[in-house]
Amino acid sequence: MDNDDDFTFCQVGGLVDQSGSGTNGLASDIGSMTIKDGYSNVRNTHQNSGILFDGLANNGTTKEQTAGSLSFTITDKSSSKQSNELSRNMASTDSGTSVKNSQGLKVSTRKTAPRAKVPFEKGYSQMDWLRLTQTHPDLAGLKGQSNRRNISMSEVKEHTEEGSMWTVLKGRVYNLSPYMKFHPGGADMLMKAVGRDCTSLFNKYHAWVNAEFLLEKCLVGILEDSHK
Ligand code: HEM
Repeated sequence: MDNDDDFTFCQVGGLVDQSGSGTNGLASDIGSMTIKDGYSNVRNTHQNSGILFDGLANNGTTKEQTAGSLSFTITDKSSSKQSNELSRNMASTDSGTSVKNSQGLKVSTRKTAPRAKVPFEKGYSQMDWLRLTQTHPDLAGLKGQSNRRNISMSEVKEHTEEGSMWTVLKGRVYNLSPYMKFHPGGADMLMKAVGRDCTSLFNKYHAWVNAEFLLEKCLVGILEDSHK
């Protein structure tokens, strides 16, 4: 069993609708939306300095707005909808900026938990990794051995040295050494996986990551069933 109590779970969630009323069906209530350059032909002008949106006029129908040199027109099909519902809908497609609701209050739209991603060193992006997996002849360090052989946990524990750092992930044994500097969570984090089964740690941080694909060329073997 992994001892991973020293980690704080960093939950990464989707955007949350704070209205409590939901925004389902809103998109279908926008009849049309046009954006044009320049200041000409603007009715009901409300000049904004940044990316700040007001909602529709309270009586619904249409409204023209400007943001810098852009002007945009929003046409509402549903006159019964509250104006601030539209500004919330805008907010959900625009993460990280602030939005003005119809009461003029600024509402922050940044809702995801802080990320622990490490900026990659030049030459160690995910694209660089994919390129390396396609060009390197033996990333796993197999030296001609089959990567279908059964490997015991005690053998995994022996591989903790530079060039041959093994881990177990979902029943497969991988050599993590070549991936160390490419790991977006940093080499220090990945080092915690070396010489042990990292499946629970992996799932804790990013169950969505497709490691079978990313580490395909680092496969050393299959963890032998210790219950046999
Ligand atoms: C063993 C194979 C592993 C692979 C192939 C892998 C791969 C990745 C990938 C692709 C990302 C970027 C995820 C994203 O942008 O959404 C990532 C981020 C990260 N990984 Fe891993 N990882 C592995 C193991 C681990 C382990 C064992 C830990 C913890 C000890 C860990 C901790 C993290 C963290 C903290 C991040 C940053 C999460 C964030 O974006 O906030 N990883 N990893």
